[in-house]
Amino acid sequence: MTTSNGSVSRRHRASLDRERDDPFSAALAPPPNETPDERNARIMAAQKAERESKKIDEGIAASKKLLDKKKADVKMLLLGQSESGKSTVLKNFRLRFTPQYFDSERAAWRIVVLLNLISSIRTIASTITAELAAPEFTLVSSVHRQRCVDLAPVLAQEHILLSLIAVSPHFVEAASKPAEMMLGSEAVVRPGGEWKAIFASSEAAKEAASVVHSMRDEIDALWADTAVRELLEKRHISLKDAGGFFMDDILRVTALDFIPTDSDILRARIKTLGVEEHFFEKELPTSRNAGVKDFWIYDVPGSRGSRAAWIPFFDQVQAIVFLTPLSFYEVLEEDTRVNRLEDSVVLWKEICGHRLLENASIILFFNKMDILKAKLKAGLIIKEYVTSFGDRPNTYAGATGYFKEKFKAYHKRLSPKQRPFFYYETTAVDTRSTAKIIGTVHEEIFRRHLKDSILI
Ligand SMILES: Nc1nc2c(ncn2[C@@H]2O[C@H](COP(=O)(O)OP(=O)(O)OP(=O)(O)O)[C@@H](O)[C@H]2O)c(=O)[nH]1
Ligand SMILES: [Mg+2]
Repeated sequence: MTTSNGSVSRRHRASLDRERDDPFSAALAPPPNETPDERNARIMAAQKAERESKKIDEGIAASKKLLDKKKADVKMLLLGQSESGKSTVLKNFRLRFTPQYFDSERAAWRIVVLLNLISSIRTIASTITAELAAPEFTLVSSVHRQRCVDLAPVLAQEHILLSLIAVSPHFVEAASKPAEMMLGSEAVVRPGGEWKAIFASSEAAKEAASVVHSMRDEIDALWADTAVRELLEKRHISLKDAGGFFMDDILRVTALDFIPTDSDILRARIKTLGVEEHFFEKELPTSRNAGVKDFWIYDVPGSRGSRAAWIPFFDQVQAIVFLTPLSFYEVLEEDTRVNRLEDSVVLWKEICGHRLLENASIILFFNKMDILKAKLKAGLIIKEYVTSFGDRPNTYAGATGYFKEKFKAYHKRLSPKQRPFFYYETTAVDTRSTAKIIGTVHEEIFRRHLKDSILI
């Protein structure tokens, strides 16, 4: 700024002096004796820096927008002990609301089905080995020993497949041990969906599928052997009740062109290890999706050691779907001193009474009802396990009615604030009946969420 007489004004000089003292201004000022080329380069560099900084600012604004949106979105948490069916319910939500996404994962689930099949073979092989080692054995012979030896290449695929996705080196190490060391261990994966991409595209997974295919007749012969079935019964090993049972479908699931059906995917078992966040975005036309909005489901690991990981999600969720099978006749896999139903009741009480969840809707699913029906049909006597059941009718309705009242009473007594009790009997592997329930639950959650948002 120059005055009309050409001298620099006092005020402007003072400001220039201040700028020179300011280290930032000094750093940004053009160097003395700058050439025209240097000046151009400096200006271009400054413009580039400004563009990059703008991009960063836009990125931050977009993430904030996403975060704000996420805050506003409905979030649902699936809770319950390990193997209660949380991930299976999640798959039902996918099937109902994002069927294209569900479809895109079939190749990955094919490999999980194979892993489940191999796991059953491993259990059989271990049981045969244990029987052969017993002081007197009658049910199996050296023929069975040979069958197990012949199936070694199939069992070896388990280690290869798990090495592709396993989270813990200890697990991979365990998988490389002899078959009997593997009894009771399960396929686990790193949290997140990365394992699905690996299984869907890996050459090693394709090779494993072809090895299992080449031995399908040997696997079939093992399962068709009546001595093997008798042995499993004698040792109280029920492969059918455990998740991921595909031994009745050997030829179909080992075919080279096998693509798992919806039902196969629901029955395939892979243990959840960390909390997984699943986003549900509108995929269907509004006419078919009953006005579904975007929402989030958190699927968590259910075993005792991992339940602390649930708590950080409590103050963010609008709804909890709590799953419990009525398996009063079973113990926890991770702690065989604990009855499964007792564990579920303790958990239910904690969830109902938790302060952070006082505003969340809690929806109770009595899951695996197909198994309870089958057990009762096969002669299960409830009062032998639950003495307080007394002389009530030993029927499906008798059992569900009794346990429903118990769960409902805890819900009423322990909820910090009054809230409605939602309850469903489910068989999460049955897509048709579950789809209806999922639809109702989804509507109910959104209806309540809308009501709460209006109240706020
Ligand atoms: N028969 C039957 N099997 C079921 C039902 N629901 C789930 N399963 C099976 O039970 C197994 C365990 O189910 P998951 O959904 O993996 O259990 P989870 O609660 O996610 O278990 P974690 O991940 O260990 O916490 C799977 O193989 C399912 O296919 C059901 O209603 N009936
Ligand atoms: Mg799970």
